[in-house]
Amino acid sequence: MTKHTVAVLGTGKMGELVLSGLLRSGWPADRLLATARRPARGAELAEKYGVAVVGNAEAAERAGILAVGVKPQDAGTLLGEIGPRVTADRLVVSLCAGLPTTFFAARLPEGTPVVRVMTNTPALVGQAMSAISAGVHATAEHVALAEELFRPLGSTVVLPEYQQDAVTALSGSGPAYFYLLAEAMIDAGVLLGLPRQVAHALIVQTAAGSAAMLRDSGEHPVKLREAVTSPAGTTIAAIRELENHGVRAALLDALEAARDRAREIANQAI
Ligand SMILES: NC(=O)C1=CN([C@@H]2O[C@H](COP(=O)(O)OP(=O)(O)OC[C@H]3O[C@@H](n4cnc5c(N)ncnc54)[C@H](OP(=O)(O)O)[C@@H]3O)[C@@H](O)[C@H]2O)C=CC1
Ligand SMILES: O=C(O)[C@@H]1CCC=N1
Repeated sequence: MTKHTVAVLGTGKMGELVLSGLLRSGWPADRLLATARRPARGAELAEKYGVAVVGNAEAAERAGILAVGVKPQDAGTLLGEIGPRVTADRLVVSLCAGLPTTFFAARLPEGTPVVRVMTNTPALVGQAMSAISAGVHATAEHVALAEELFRPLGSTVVLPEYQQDAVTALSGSGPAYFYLLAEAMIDAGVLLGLPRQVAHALIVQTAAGSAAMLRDSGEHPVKLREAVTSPAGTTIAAIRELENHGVRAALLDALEAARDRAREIANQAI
C-alpha cells in the first residue's frame, strides 16, 4: 500500500464513496483528509469517518494524492484555490465528468501529473466500475497508484483518456438507466395488480440474478435473452412491444446525448 496521504477535495456523494471505500479496505484514517464547502458537512464527515477535515489549501499542502470530487462547474474555483499550494510531486486525480486533464494541468504548476477516473455509485456496495486514464504528465506509476485507490471500490479498467466521455455515458451514468428501468418495471407490476412491495422484490431479485448471470456466465446477452424467449410465448410478446416503442434506438440516442453533454460540460468549464 502506498504511504501517501490522500485528500478528497469536495466530499459530496462521490468523494464520500472514495473515502468510505478506502477506509473499508483498511486504509488508515490518519492518512486521509477531506474538505467540504459547508462547515456542517465537514463536521458530519469528521464524526462519521474519524478523518481530519481541513481547508482545501491545507489539504493540498499535506497530501500526496489529491482527489478532486467537486462538480465540474466548481473545479475551476477549487483549482484557483489550491493551484499555488500544489507542487509537481503531487498526483491529482479527477473524478469530474467531462473535464479533460488539460483543464487541470492549465491551472496547476507545470509538470503536475493528472489522472482521470470515471467511477460510479455502486462503489457504495464495493461494485463500482472505475475507468482510469493517464492524463497530462501521468506515468504508469501514477496510473498504478490510482488503481490501488479505486480497486477497493469495485472493478477497474485502464483506458485512453479520449474514451472517457463515452465511459461517462455508459458506466458513469449507467446505474441511473438501470434504476429507471427497475422503477418502470415495478410500476408495470402494480398496473398488473401486484402489491408494490411484491413487484419491488420480484424486480430487484430479477435484476440482481440477471446481472450475476451476465457477469458470471460469460455468455453474450443475446444468448441469455434467447434462452428466456419461448416460441409464441410471453417474452416475445413483450419484446415486440419494446421494439415497437423503439427502446433500442432510444438507448442509442440517450447514451449519445450523455456523451455530448460531457463534451459540452468541458466546453463550458471556466
Ligand atoms: N454522482 C455520480 O453518480 C457521479 C459523479 N461523478 C463526478 O463526481 C463529481 C462529484 O459529483 P457528486 O458527488 O455527485 O456531487 P456532489 O454535489 O454530491 O459533491 C460535490 C461536493 O463538492 C463540494 N464542493 C464544491 N466546491 C467546493 C470547494 N471549493 N471546496 C470544498 N468542497 C466543495 C460540494 O459542497 P456543497 O455541499 O456545498 O455543494 C459537494 O459536497 C462530479 O464532478 C461528477 O461529475 C462521476 C461519476 C458518477
Ligand atoms: O450526471 C452526471 O453528470 C454525473 C457524471 C456521471 C454520473 N453522474
